[in-house]
Amino acid sequence: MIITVTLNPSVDRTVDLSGPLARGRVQRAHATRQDPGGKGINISRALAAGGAATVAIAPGDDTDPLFAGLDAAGVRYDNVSTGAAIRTNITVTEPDGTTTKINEPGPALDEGTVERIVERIVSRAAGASWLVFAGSVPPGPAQDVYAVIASRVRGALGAAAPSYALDTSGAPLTEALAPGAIVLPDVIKPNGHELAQLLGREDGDALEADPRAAADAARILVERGVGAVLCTLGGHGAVLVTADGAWHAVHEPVTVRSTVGAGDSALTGYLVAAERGDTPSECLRHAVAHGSAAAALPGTQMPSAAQTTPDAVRVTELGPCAGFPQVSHTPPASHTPRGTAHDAARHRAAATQPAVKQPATTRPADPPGTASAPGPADAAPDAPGPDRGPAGLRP
Ligand SMILES: O=P(O)(O)OC[C@@]1(O)O[C@H](CO)[C@@H](O)[C@@H]1O
Repeated sequence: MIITVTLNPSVDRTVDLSGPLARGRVQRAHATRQDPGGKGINISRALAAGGAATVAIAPGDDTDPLFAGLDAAGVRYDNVSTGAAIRTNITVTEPDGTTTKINEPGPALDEGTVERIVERIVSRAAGASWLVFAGSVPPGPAQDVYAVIASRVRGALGAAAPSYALDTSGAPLTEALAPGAIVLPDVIKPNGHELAQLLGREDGDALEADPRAAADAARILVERGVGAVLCTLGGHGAVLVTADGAWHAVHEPVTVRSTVGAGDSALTGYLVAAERGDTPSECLRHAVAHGSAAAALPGTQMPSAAQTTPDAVRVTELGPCAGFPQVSHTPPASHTPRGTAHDAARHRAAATQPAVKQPATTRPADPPGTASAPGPADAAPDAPGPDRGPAGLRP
């Protein structure tokens, strides 16, 4: 069972254009669609599509179209009722695969709602394999809310607490990895820009384009005690770094329809593979296969495992990096007994490291019009696997 928590869910409205976006003009949409959205919601949708056991925990008004969409798709959810309408996020897709996204801040979450979310997690999480926190934090809670909830769950469930995955950016990610964090994530899924931000660096573009450099940067976080870093690199695939090694994987070129949700799909592929006990390199293979399959679908659609092509993914071991201490030889994160010496070692490692620098709160935009990154920072860099070189850009 994989439990996802989305503090800021969304209804994703996608507008498909038959030509390039013309700013300042009236344009007719070629097609539109609406999907349940928000990163954790997407992960649960992808899991359910593949027949995996999942529950999506999310706040929102009971009658919101988001929950009707989940009912229609047969996705189990636990709606923490707020009476507030869920935000609508807009995606505009152009024939060349360029994806432009505008996300609303979302309705404020009060302390009482966060408390009810913690109670729901604790009541469901004992014995689950993974607890996934994904997406932005809406107005209201402090930026360390994920770190606080993770430690509350660990405090309540002890060794029965699930492994913990985190897919967010900016201050909530920085806070979750800060030296004082009681529980560090077993896996995080930044893109190259988010990884650079997290380390207080400005070389996000370079990391997105250079898997070796991304792996070296990710290693810094593994040295600080993060179990695994799955870093998606847009058209350059993805890298996975654990205490045992580093791997790069890339998918054969695919025709990109919408990169929205590709990163969520990639994390889903990783979690499913880790849950069944695959090796790290196989977990990465399935992550990239899932991400590429999502990028080939319009709107915020999540592929099932049957729609993915893991055989079209080339995985390369990147080899050890000079100066990287072999702190332990742990199995994949999901196999690690929880609340054990492994955790203690990770916490010690984290405590001896300097604070992770505070990143800017906004994600840097990609240079417009580049072949390998046709969309905005939120969408394009999240898409692992598909080669958006000339062959990957067919409409
Ligand atoms: O504003 P956030 O929470 O960072 O991201 C929300 C979002 O862009 O993420 C998903 C794709 O990953 C979409 O379904 C959704 O609209």
